[in-house]
Amino acid sequence: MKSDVLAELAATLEERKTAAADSSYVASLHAKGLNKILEKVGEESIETIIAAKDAAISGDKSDLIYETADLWFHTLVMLSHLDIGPDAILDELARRFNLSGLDEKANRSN
Ligand SMILES: N=c1c2ncn([C@@H]3O[C@H](COP(=O)(O)OP(=O)(O)OP(=O)(O)O)[C@@H](O)[C@H]3O)c2ncn1[C@@H]1O[C@H](COP(=O)(O)O)[C@@H](O)[C@H]1O
Repeated sequence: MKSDVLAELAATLEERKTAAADSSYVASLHAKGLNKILEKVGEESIETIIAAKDAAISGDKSDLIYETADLWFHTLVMLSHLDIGPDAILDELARRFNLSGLDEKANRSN
């Protein structure tokens, strides 16, 4: 299941927090600290925006998918650096979805 990828990636990111900085890309980001990780999130955000503009013009979505994966990955590293796992974000999205689901049900019954 695709949600397993997220759980397994999150577990790997946790392991990298205590790994040697020269042994992996993620370990090197943790060693450089939060500012470096935030710099990468910023870079990947801009690259994603440019890719979305290009996709809208060309119709080719492959770069946008690639850049969005880079952005999601670096936000997961950011969260992991601050001891937050992806479940916290999924729980918040579920909470909002359930709230909007209740709104929709209420609208349908009116
Ligand atoms: N999903 C990813 C992933 N996505 C992107 N990247 C890296 O993110 C970087 C983004 O590209 P850039 O060109 O911006 O980066 P760069 O020029 O290498 O980096 P800077 O010098 O600019 O910081 C590249 O080095 C990619 O290899 C990733 N690196 C690792 N993972 C996952 O994280 C796990 C742990 O990785 P390691 O820590 O490398 O073992 C791996 O098993 C993968 O599943």
